[in-house]
Amino acid sequence: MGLQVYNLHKQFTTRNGSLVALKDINLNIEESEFICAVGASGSGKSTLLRLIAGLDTPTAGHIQVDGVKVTGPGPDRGMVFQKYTLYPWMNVAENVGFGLRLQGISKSERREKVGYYLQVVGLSEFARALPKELSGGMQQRVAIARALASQPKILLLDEPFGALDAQTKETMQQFLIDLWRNTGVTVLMITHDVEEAVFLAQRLYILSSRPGTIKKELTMDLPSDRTYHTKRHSTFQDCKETVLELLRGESISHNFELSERKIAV
Ligand SMILES: Nc1ncnc2c1ncn2[C@@H]1O[C@H](COP(=O)(O)OP(=O)(O)OP(=O)(O)O)[C@@H](O)[C@H]1O
Repeated sequence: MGLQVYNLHKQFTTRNGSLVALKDINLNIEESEFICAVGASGSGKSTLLRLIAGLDTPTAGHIQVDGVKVTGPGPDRGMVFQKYTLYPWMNVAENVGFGLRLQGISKSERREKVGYYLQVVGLSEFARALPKELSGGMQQRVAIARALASQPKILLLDEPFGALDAQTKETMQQFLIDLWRNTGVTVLMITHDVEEAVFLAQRLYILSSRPGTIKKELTMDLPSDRTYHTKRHSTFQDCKETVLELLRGESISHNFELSERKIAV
Protein backbone atom coordinates (compact mmCIF):
# COMPACT_ATOMS: atom_id res chain seq x y z
CA MET A 1 0.00 0.00 0.00
CA GLY A 2 2.97 2.31 0.59
CA LEU A 3 2.70 5.93 1.63
CA GLN A 4 -0.13 8.34 0.91
CA VAL A 5 -0.16 12.03 1.72
CA TYR A 6 -3.53 13.78 1.45
CA ASN A 7 -3.92 17.56 1.08
CA LEU A 8 -1.12 18.26 3.50
CA HIS A 9 -0.82 21.80 4.78
CA LYS A 10 1.72 23.15 7.24
CA GLN A 11 1.74 26.65 8.64
CA PHE A 12 4.29 27.94 11.14
CA THR A 13 3.76 30.86 13.47
CA THR A 14 6.85 33.04 13.49
CA ARG A 15 7.73 36.38 15.09
CA ASN A 16 6.96 38.01 11.73
CA GLY A 17 3.54 36.41 11.42
CA SER A 18 2.49 33.09 9.94
CA LEU A 19 4.34 31.24 7.21
CA VAL A 20 2.79 28.61 4.97
CA ALA A 21 5.58 26.07 4.47
CA LEU A 22 3.52 23.42 2.65
CA LYS A 23 0.26 23.73 0.76
CA ASP A 24 -1.95 21.05 -0.80
CA ILE A 25 0.68 18.35 -0.90
CA ASN A 26 -0.56 15.02 -2.28
CA LEU A 27 1.80 12.08 -2.70
CA ASN A 28 1.21 8.48 -3.57
CA ILE A 29 4.21 6.22 -3.13
CA GLU A 30 3.79 2.55 -3.92
CA GLU A 31 5.58 -0.23 -2.08
CA SER A 32 9.20 -0.70 -3.27
CA GLU A 33 9.30 2.58 -5.20
CA PHE A 34 12.30 4.91 -4.98
CA ILE A 35 11.01 8.46 -4.92
CA CYS A 36 12.90 11.73 -4.62
CA ALA A 37 11.43 15.11 -3.74
CA VAL A 38 13.59 17.90 -5.04
CA GLY A 39 13.22 21.62 -4.49
CA ALA A 40 15.00 24.85 -3.74
CA SER A 41 16.07 25.83 -0.26
CA GLY A 42 13.00 26.73 1.77
CA SER A 43 10.55 24.76 -0.40
CA GLY A 44 9.54 22.71 2.63
CA LYS A 45 11.38 19.46 1.89
CA SER A 46 12.55 18.86 5.45
CA THR A 47 9.19 19.93 6.83
CA LEU A 48 7.49 17.38 4.58
CA LEU A 49 9.79 14.59 5.72
CA ARG A 50 9.42 15.55 9.39
CA LEU A 51 5.63 15.41 9.04
CA ILE A 52 5.81 11.98 7.40
CA ALA A 53 8.22 10.83 10.13
CA GLY A 54 5.69 12.02 12.72
CA LEU A 55 8.19 14.45 14.27
CA ASP A 56 5.76 17.34 13.67
CA THR A 57 2.02 17.57 13.10
CA PRO A 58 0.27 18.92 9.99
CA THR A 59 -1.94 22.00 10.17
CA ALA A 60 -4.36 20.16 7.85
CA GLY A 61 -4.43 16.98 5.82
CA HIS A 62 -3.13 13.58 6.79
CA ILE A 63 -0.57 10.89 6.05
CA GLN A 64 -0.98 7.13 5.84
CA VAL A 65 1.61 4.38 5.86
CA ASP A 66 0.18 1.06 4.69
CA GLY A 67 -3.30 2.44 5.32
CA VAL A 68 -2.53 3.51 8.93
CA LYS A 69 -2.72 7.19 9.80
CA VAL A 70 0.53 8.72 11.05
CA THR A 71 0.10 10.23 14.52
CA GLY A 72 3.73 10.25 15.67
CA PRO A 73 7.09 8.57 15.09
CA GLY A 74 7.05 4.79 14.66
CA PRO A 75 9.22 1.86 13.59
CA ASP A 76 7.28 1.63 10.31
CA ARG A 77 9.30 4.68 9.15
CA GLY A 78 13.12 4.66 9.28
CA MET A 79 14.74 8.08 9.12
CA VAL A 80 18.25 9.12 8.10
CA PHE A 81 19.32 12.76 8.42
CA GLN A 82 22.07 14.75 6.71
CA LYS A 83 24.15 15.16 9.84
CA TYR A 84 25.56 12.02 11.34
CA THR A 85 23.25 11.16 14.18
CA LEU A 86 25.09 8.22 15.65
CA TYR A 87 25.64 8.09 19.39
CA PRO A 88 29.38 8.74 19.76
CA TRP A 89 29.75 6.66 22.93
CA MET A 90 28.18 3.55 21.37
CA ASN A 91 30.01 1.30 18.97
CA VAL A 92 28.64 0.61 15.49
CA ALA A 93 26.72 -2.55 16.50
CA GLU A 94 25.17 -0.79 19.52
CA ASN A 95 24.13 2.13 17.33
CA VAL A 96 22.48 -0.20 14.78
CA GLY A 97 20.70 -2.12 17.55
CA PHE A 98 19.57 0.94 19.50
CA GLY A 99 16.05 1.16 18.03
CA LEU A 100 15.59 -2.58 18.42
CA ARG A 101 16.52 -2.30 22.11
CA LEU A 102 13.91 0.44 22.54
CA GLN A 103 11.36 -1.89 20.96
CA GLY A 104 12.19 -4.49 23.63
CA ILE A 105 13.63 -7.00 21.16
CA SER A 106 15.66 -9.75 22.84
CA LYS A 107 19.44 -9.64 22.87
CA SER A 108 19.84 -12.71 20.67
CA GLU A 109 17.37 -11.46 18.04
CA ARG A 110 19.05 -8.05 18.19
CA ARG A 111 22.46 -9.57 17.62
CA GLU A 112 21.16 -11.49 14.62
CA LYS A 113 19.48 -8.45 13.03
CA VAL A 114 22.42 -6.14 13.71
CA GLY A 115 24.78 -8.69 12.14
CA TYR A 116 22.54 -9.00 9.10
CA TYR A 117 22.16 -5.26 8.48
CA LEU A 118 25.85 -4.56 9.03
CA GLN A 119 26.47 -7.13 6.31
CA VAL A 120 23.90 -5.39 4.07
CA VAL A 121 25.81 -2.12 4.37
CA GLY A 122 29.21 -3.83 4.15
CA LEU A 123 30.45 -2.89 7.62
CA SER A 124 30.56 -6.24 9.45
CA GLU A 125 34.19 -5.86 10.41
CA PHE A 126 33.53 -2.46 11.98
CA ALA A 127 30.91 -3.71 14.45
CA ARG A 128 33.03 -2.76 17.47
CA ALA A 129 34.39 0.53 16.09
CA LEU A 130 33.27 3.85 17.47
CA PRO A 131 31.63 6.34 15.07
CA LYS A 132 34.63 8.70 15.28
CA GLU A 133 36.80 5.92 13.83
CA LEU A 134 34.70 5.83 10.64
CA SER A 135 34.64 8.05 7.56
CA GLY A 136 31.58 10.21 6.82
CA GLY A 137 30.28 7.76 4.22
CA MET A 138 30.71 4.82 6.59
CA GLN A 139 28.86 6.69 9.32
CA GLN A 140 25.94 7.26 6.96
CA ARG A 141 25.96 3.56 6.11
CA VAL A 142 25.66 2.82 9.84
CA ALA A 143 22.76 5.29 10.06
CA ILE A 144 21.09 3.52 7.10
CA ALA A 145 21.68 0.11 8.74
CA ARG A 146 20.12 1.44 11.95
CA ALA A 147 17.08 2.71 10.05
CA LEU A 148 16.74 -0.61 8.17
CA ALA A 149 17.16 -2.75 11.30
CA SER A 150 13.64 -1.95 12.48
CA GLN A 151 12.42 -3.23 9.10
CA PRO A 152 10.52 -0.06 8.29
CA LYS A 153 7.83 0.03 5.62
CA ILE A 154 9.52 3.13 4.24
CA LEU A 155 12.98 4.65 4.48
CA LEU A 156 12.92 8.45 4.78
CA LEU A 157 16.18 10.12 3.78
CA ASP A 158 16.76 13.82 4.45
CA GLU A 159 19.71 14.90 2.26
CA PRO A 160 21.70 11.93 3.59
CA PHE A 161 24.77 12.64 1.44
CA GLY A 162 24.67 16.42 1.69
CA ALA A 163 27.70 16.61 3.96
CA LEU A 164 29.88 14.23 1.94
CA ASP A 165 32.58 15.10 -0.58
CA ALA A 166 31.74 14.57 -4.27
CA GLN A 167 33.51 11.23 -4.65
CA THR A 168 32.09 9.68 -1.46
CA LYS A 169 28.69 10.99 -2.45
CA GLU A 170 28.86 9.17 -5.78
CA THR A 171 29.91 5.94 -4.06
CA MET A 172 27.06 6.30 -1.58
CA GLN A 173 24.53 6.93 -4.36
CA GLN A 174 25.59 3.68 -6.03
CA PHE A 175 25.48 1.94 -2.64
CA LEU A 176 21.96 3.21 -2.01
CA ILE A 177 20.61 2.18 -5.38
CA ASP A 178 22.11 -1.32 -5.01
CA LEU A 179 20.69 -1.57 -1.49
CA TRP A 180 17.26 -0.55 -2.73
CA ARG A 181 17.42 -3.09 -5.55
CA ASN A 182 18.53 -5.87 -3.18
CA THR A 183 16.13 -5.18 -0.32
CA GLY A 184 13.08 -3.82 -2.16
CA VAL A 185 12.61 -1.22 0.59
CA THR A 186 10.39 1.76 -0.25
CA VAL A 187 12.43 4.98 -0.26
CA LEU A 188 11.46 8.64 -0.06
CA MET A 189 14.50 10.87 -0.26
CA ILE A 190 14.67 14.63 -0.31
CA THR A 191 17.53 16.50 -1.88
CA HIS A 192 18.34 19.77 -3.60
CA ASP A 193 20.94 17.98 -5.73
CA VAL A 194 19.26 17.54 -9.11
CA GLU A 195 21.82 15.10 -10.48
CA GLU A 196 21.44 12.92 -7.40
CA ALA A 197 17.64 12.97 -7.64
CA VAL A 198 17.59 12.10 -11.35
CA PHE A 199 20.14 9.33 -10.83
CA LEU A 200 18.36 7.68 -7.90
CA ALA A 201 14.65 8.15 -8.36
CA GLN A 202 12.14 6.19 -10.37
CA ARG A 203 9.81 9.11 -9.90
CA LEU A 204 10.43 12.70 -8.85
CA TYR A 205 8.29 15.28 -7.11
CA ILE A 206 9.44 18.83 -7.79
CA LEU A 207 8.53 21.30 -5.08
CA SER A 208 7.94 24.98 -5.63
CA SER A 209 8.87 27.51 -2.95
CA ARG A 210 6.88 29.59 -0.49
CA PRO A 211 4.55 27.96 -0.11
CA GLY A 212 5.92 24.53 -0.91
CA THR A 213 3.59 22.85 -3.38
CA ILE A 214 4.06 19.99 -5.82
CA LYS A 215 4.98 21.79 -8.98
CA LYS A 216 5.47 18.71 -11.13
CA GLU A 217 5.68 14.96 -10.91
CA LEU A 218 8.11 13.28 -13.33
CA THR A 219 8.77 9.62 -14.08
CA MET A 220 12.41 8.98 -14.85
CA ASP A 221 12.92 6.96 -17.98
CA LEU A 222 16.28 5.48 -17.00
CA PRO A 223 17.42 1.84 -16.76
CA SER A 224 16.84 0.27 -13.32
CA ASP A 225 20.37 -1.20 -13.31
CA ARG A 226 21.89 2.26 -13.43
CA THR A 227 25.50 2.86 -12.53
CA TYR A 228 27.52 6.07 -12.51
CA HIS A 229 28.08 5.54 -16.27
CA THR A 230 24.34 6.25 -16.67
CA LYS A 231 25.09 9.87 -15.81
CA ARG A 232 26.80 10.23 -19.20
CA HIS A 233 23.75 9.04 -21.19
CA SER A 234 21.91 11.64 -23.18
CA THR A 235 18.59 10.51 -21.59
CA PHE A 236 20.08 11.24 -18.17
CA GLN A 237 21.29 14.67 -19.30
CA ASP A 238 17.86 15.43 -20.80
CA CYS A 239 16.07 14.44 -17.57
CA LYS A 240 18.47 16.59 -15.55
CA GLU A 241 17.94 19.56 -17.85
CA THR A 242 14.14 19.20 -17.57
CA VAL A 243 14.32 19.29 -13.78
CA LEU A 244 16.81 22.17 -13.74
CA GLU A 245 14.56 24.14 -16.06
CA LEU A 246 11.60 23.66 -13.72
CA LEU A 247 13.74 24.78 -10.79
CA ARG A 248 15.11 27.73 -12.73
CA GLY A 249 11.53 28.94 -12.98
CA GLU A 250 11.50 28.88 -9.21
CA SER A 251 14.74 30.76 -8.96
CA ILE A 252 13.32 33.80 -10.77
CA SER A 253 11.40 34.70 -7.64
CA HIS A 254 13.84 33.08 -5.20
CA ASN A 255 17.15 33.69 -6.89
CA PHE A 256 18.69 34.87 -3.64
CA GLU A 257 18.22 31.35 -2.30
CA LEU A 258 18.53 29.10 -5.33
CA SER A 259 22.04 29.74 -6.45
CA GLU A 260 23.83 27.34 -8.81
CA ARG A 261 25.71 26.21 -5.70
CA LYS A 262 22.41 25.19 -4.10
CA ILE A 263 21.28 23.35 -7.22
CA ALA A 264 24.60 21.53 -6.94
CA VAL A 265 25.08 19.90 -10.32
N1 LIG B 1 9.92 25.28 13.15
C1 LIG B 1 9.76 26.24 12.26
N2 LIG B 1 9.25 27.44 12.61
C2 LIG B 1 9.07 28.40 11.71
N3 LIG B 1 9.35 28.30 10.39
C3 LIG B 1 9.86 27.14 9.98
C4 LIG B 1 10.10 26.04 10.87
N4 LIG B 1 10.62 25.01 10.15
C5 LIG B 1 10.70 25.42 8.88
N5 LIG B 1 10.24 26.69 8.77
C6 LIG B 1 10.15 27.47 7.52
O1 LIG B 1 9.44 26.69 6.58
C7 LIG B 1 10.02 26.83 5.28
C8 LIG B 1 10.44 25.46 4.77
O2 LIG B 1 11.55 25.02 5.53
P1 LIG B 1 12.27 23.62 5.26
O3 LIG B 1 13.42 23.50 6.20
O4 LIG B 1 11.26 22.55 5.29
O5 LIG B 1 12.79 23.81 3.77
P2 LIG B 1 13.82 22.94 2.93
O6 LIG B 1 13.27 22.85 1.56
O7 LIG B 1 14.09 21.66 3.64
O8 LIG B 1 15.11 23.86 2.94
P3 LIG B 1 16.68 23.46 2.85
O9 LIG B 1 16.90 22.80 1.51
O10 LIG B 1 17.37 24.78 2.94
O11 LIG B 1 16.98 22.56 4.02
C9 LIG B 1 11.17 27.81 5.43
O12 LIG B 1 10.74 29.09 5.04
C10 LIG B 1 11.50 27.76 6.91
O13 LIG B 1 12.00 29.00 7.34
